[in-house]
Amino acid sequence: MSDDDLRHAVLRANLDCVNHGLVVSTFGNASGIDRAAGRILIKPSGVPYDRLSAGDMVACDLDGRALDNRLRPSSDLQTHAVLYRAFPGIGGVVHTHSTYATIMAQARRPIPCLGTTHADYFHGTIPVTRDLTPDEIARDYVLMTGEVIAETFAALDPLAIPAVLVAGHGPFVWGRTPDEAAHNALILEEVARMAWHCMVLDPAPQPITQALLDRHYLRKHGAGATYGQGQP
Ligand SMILES: O=C(CO)[C@@H](O)[C@@H](O)COP(=O)(O)O
Repeated sequence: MSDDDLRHAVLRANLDCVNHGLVVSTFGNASGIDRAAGRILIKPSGVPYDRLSAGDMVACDLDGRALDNRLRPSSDLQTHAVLYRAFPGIGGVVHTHSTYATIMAQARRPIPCLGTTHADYFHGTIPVTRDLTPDEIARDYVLMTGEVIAETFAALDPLAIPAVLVAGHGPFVWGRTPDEAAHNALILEEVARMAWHCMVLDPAPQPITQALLDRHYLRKHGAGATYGQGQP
């Protein structure tokens, strides 16, 4: 993908989050990576979405250093950079404060797979991170947010479960491209909304069986997929 194509993809991912109601005010950010060039492109910090252009996306290296100083990169840049380093298969990262996913993150409630809507996109429970320690917050809050996500995925496949709920904060979601990351953020919000309503009816709802989870997830993802990858 050319630099210009990636800039437009990152802009599109940011605007999709706003247009789908996942982001209000300047909360949230989306980025993409050109791994061959060692460059991350990310939304600038605090710029109103209706004024963003593709040229405003800030180029950074994989250590999270801005490569130009026209605009400040998103304040969450270091979290994105840790995720790109920890998860080599991903090409886009999105952070939102979408309502239901953030409620779950604030309540520290993982989202179990309660139905096939979830299973079409997430091959298991969407986890919640542990809380950062006061020392970690003081040392480097944004970097440690990425580290605690990577820690949460030590035994999980980040491409099979492309989302996490950061305790007391909100969701981070990723995908093979910025567009896919934004789409996964939309589905996460829908899944979180349905799970929240299930939990109102039953505080400990029953997850679907592993067989049904596998049936739905694996027919759309992975080598044996018989339907479009992630496109139910
Ligand atoms: O997590 C938060 C706020 O809690 C951020 O997403 C939000 O401030 C967006 O910051 P940026 O405009 O990307 O610097």
